[in-house]
Amino acid sequence: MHRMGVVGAGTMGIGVAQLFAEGGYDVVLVDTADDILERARTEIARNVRMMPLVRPSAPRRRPEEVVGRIRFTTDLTRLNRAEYVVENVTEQWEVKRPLYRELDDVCPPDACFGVNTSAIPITRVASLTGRPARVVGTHFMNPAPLMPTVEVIRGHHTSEETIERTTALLDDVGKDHVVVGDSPGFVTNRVLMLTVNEAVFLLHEGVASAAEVDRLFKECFGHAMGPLETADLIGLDTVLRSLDVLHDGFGDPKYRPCPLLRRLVDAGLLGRKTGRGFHSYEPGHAAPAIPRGDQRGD
Ligand SMILES: NC(=O)c1ccc[n+]([C@@H]2O[C@H](COP(=O)([O-])OP(=O)(O)OC[C@H]3O[C@@H](n4cnc5c(N)ncnc54)[C@H](O)[C@@H]3O)[C@@H](O)[C@H]2O)c1
Repeated sequence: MHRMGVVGAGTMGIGVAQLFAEGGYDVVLVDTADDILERARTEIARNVRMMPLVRPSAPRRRPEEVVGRIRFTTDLTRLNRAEYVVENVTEQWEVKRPLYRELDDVCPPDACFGVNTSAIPITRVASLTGRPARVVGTHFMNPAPLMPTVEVIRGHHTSEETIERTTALLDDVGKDHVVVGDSPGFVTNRVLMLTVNEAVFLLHEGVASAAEVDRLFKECFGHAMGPLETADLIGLDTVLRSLDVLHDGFGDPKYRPCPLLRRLVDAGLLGRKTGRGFHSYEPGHAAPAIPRGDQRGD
């Protein structure tokens, strides 16, 4: 396999495209606008340049070589020769649904689709296509080039051959995997999203500040990041949409998103990608964005 398609050039698509380009694959990266693709090009080059600082043991690569293996395009029909497509568009059924119909028309019939979703069941996505046996969940962790393991989700119709192609592909780019069954949120996000949501409720109720919540997880449990820092890394919009999927999928009120989370998303404070979320990532603004005791509204 040589030709990869990557759809969506946001937080995840950028990392996934970089991963496969670094692995020597020819990548077609598709998004909806040229400025998004231009930002993706700049960010991938920067991330490749920074890699030796972040991971000194990683092989040295030239940014222009990695970026040179990626074709940046708004034209989905450029995926007409893709052998494997990883989809990373916005976590919204209304966005994913029409896309899969188009992908199914455009891509070769034997191409596999790896669905990089946080919570949407793979069986539901596969039903949009005429190739449900070739649709599989490839839940990459963020940032994709750095995190060692991918959660691979077997949908109801996913074939053994598709699982084998997927795990061989991941092996080839140095990723380990764990194969799990299909369920909203799979294993990782069914647990993680509840934890994040509960942490937001603690903040909402004024029990602790964002910095205090995160410190407790890092210093008491030895976690690399606290739940609110994790939410900022994922993107608060993606967290909210994942909770909505879990809430709808199980009909269980325990997944009800905290009103504070919804308010921050409405306010455009989406975490690292916008510079502010539960914490601030803007230069010179080290203080938490949400002070302790925020119990307003909602
Ligand atoms: N952020 C995370 O930590 C994380 C981790 C694992 C999986 N995911 C999943 O990956 C997917 C992408 O998440 P993200 O965080 O990168 O989101 P994002 O909002 O950062 O990026 C989504 C991108 O998809 C593009 N897009 C929307 N519709 C499109 C279309 N029809 N064709 C092509 N591009 C389109 C948008 O322009 C945007 O650039 C989601 O399903 C999310 O749940 C996210």
